[in-house]
Amino acid sequence: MNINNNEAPLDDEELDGYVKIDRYNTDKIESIANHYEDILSQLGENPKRQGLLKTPERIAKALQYLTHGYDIDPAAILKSAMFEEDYSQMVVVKDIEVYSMCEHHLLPFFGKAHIAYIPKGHIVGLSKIPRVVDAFARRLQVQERLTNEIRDCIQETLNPAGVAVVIECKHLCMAMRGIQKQNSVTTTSAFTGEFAHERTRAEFLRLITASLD
Ligand SMILES: Nc1nc2c(ncn2[C@@H]2O[C@H](COP(=O)(O)OP(=O)(O)OP(=O)(O)O)[C@@H](O)[C@H]2O)c(=O)[nH]1
Ligand SMILES: [Zn+2]
Repeated sequence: MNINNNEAPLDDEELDGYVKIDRYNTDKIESIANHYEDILSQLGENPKRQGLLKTPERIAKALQYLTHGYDIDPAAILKSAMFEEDYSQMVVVKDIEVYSMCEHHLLPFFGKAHIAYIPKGHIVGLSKIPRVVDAFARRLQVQERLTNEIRDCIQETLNPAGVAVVIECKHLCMAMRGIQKQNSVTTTSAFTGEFAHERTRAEFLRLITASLD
């Protein structure tokens, strides 16, 4: 199979230093593509017909992209932009788009993450929080583990007075196959520190449901 390796899975040049991924791994692309050529045949398709000729390679590249989080160190992302600051109120970053893949069916689940922390000496660059979400989401996941991994990474790296994570997702394995429930949304949450207190948790929940307009 002729593999075109000109594209990079990430165009995030500024991530140099904490992202280990470079270009698509040509050997892996070729090997995954060969398997998919066989899978297409097994499904009754003709992998040699024009529309499918490049499909095995496209799938292989898509899968590498969708799992590139394994090559990212989420703690290093936070460490790259931690600043000493005397601010101890809740910081909330909400409505962060999440795209992940369920580890049971390799089908997408997607939705939003809402994250808060209460600084204790350090704040973190705001963009780093969605970057941490992506680093864990771009792996094979279950929503519960994704939620806990984000919480633990922020707590252990930034050491704030508390972390709150709420994730709401639709799972395509429950919508387009299986039980086929199109509208069900799964909500998971994880808290540390100050968020154990009812009032703090309630403030977070109020802030993530409040609208800007
Ligand atoms: N807890 C949890 N379950 C998930 C997640 N993503 C998918 N699942 C579930 O994983 C389960 C796998 O169950 P199995 O019975 O082994 O698989 P299955 O026969 O395909 O199940 P059905 O989806 O019910 O047809 C299903 O109930 C899925 O809904 C997730 O993020 N968290
Ligand atoms: Zn699934």
